[in-house]
Amino acid sequence: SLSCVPLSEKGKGDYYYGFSWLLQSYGMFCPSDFESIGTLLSPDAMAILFSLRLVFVCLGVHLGESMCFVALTGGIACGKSSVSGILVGSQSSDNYQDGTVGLICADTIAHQILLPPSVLESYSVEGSNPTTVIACVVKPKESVFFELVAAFEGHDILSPNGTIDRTKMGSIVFRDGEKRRGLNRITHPKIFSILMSRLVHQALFSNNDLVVADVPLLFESGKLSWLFAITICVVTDPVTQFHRLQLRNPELSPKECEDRINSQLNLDLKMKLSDIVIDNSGSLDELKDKVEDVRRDIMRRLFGIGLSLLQVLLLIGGSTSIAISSKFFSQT
Ligand SMILES: CC(C)(COP(=O)(O)OP(=O)(O)OC[C@H]1O[C@@H](n2cnc3c(N)ncnc32)[C@H](O)[C@@H]1O)[C@@H](O)C(=O)NCCC(=O)NCCS
Ligand SMILES: Nc1ncnc2c1ncn2[C@@H]1O[C@H](COP(=O)(O)OP(=O)(O)OP(=O)(O)O)[C@@H](O)[C@H]1O
Repeated sequence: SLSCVPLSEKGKGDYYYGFSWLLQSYGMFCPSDFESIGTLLSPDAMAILFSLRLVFVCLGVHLGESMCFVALTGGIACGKSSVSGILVGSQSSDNYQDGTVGLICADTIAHQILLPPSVLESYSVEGSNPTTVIACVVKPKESVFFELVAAFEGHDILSPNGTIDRTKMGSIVFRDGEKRRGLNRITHPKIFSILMSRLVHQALFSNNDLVVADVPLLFESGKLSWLFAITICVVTDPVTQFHRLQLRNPELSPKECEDRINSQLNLDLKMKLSDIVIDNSGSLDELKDKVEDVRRDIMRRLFGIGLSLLQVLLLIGGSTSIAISSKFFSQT
């Protein structure tokens, strides 16, 4: 029905849209305002734009009041995965009925883009990665395998089965800043775009109250914080951090553990840049209590937290595209 709206013809006394069609689609004017300033859409077009206005208001209310994007960051081996595990795992318990949590993990994305396209192809055919329970979120064309093989030519980074051996790669990049920056230059743009698409997917197609993104290099990457309404930083004291890293990765020498810790922004700065700090220097039971407190606090404040910039962009982008397409259809 929008196609029957006549093309604007300034000066001929008919219809003139200017930018009013855009403003109107945002709900800034009522149809009567338009009539009074001499700009008119057909009744059908006005009805449709009015309904769209309602849809976007509802979407805004849905995103702003019932979903919150939270970033989880912190030092290496400080407990980000443990915190996200507690947040997601406790949903299955009976007393956990007030809010659901969706999880996106940047490390998982980083691991999957290292795989050769042929391996990702077989995962996408089967729907999920058969070696782990983690769904494959990366498409074969998003693999950076060949770029990395070329960038690390002359270095032994492959395992006997022809995939990238992350331990070998790690031992190169964590002791050589230049190599690490080279790896980051190749991997980070891909991780960023896949993370963005996962967030958009969560925003549009999930009913989760919290979407938690585990992003170890949130501040180092310098480009991601704006996506999130809240940032949580998981920290421990330096001795505990070193000890847990060694316990979890016994294959690393003390020097390699030190290199990994030093390759990240220092924890004091990360704490300053975050909204909430969880100190995980104590026991796992203490961590569970702290995470539960934080979760309750966020759920309680959800209404007042507002929109992250990504959510605002989604809203504006969605309504602009509808407005533009309605103008386009009105001219065809
Ligand atoms: C270097 C790689 C091959 C080592 O793999 P490995 O399985 O041994 O470690 P894993 O990926 O589990 O990372 C463990 C932790 O190391 C830290 N870390 C990973 N990459 C980096 C990096 N480029 N700079 C600083 N710290 C890093 C993070 O805290 C991460 O949680 C791998 O981490 C990688 O490909 N990194 C580049 C991509 C990246 O920046 N990932 C972090 C996600 S934002
Ligand atoms: N409170 C705790 N008490 C004892 N061990 C813990 C505690 N919290 C975490 N750990 C252990 O410390 C190690 C590091 O924790 P975890 O993997 O959650 O850290 P991370 O921040 O996700 O690490 P990375 O930066 O490498 O992704 C793991 O082996 C985990 O089991």
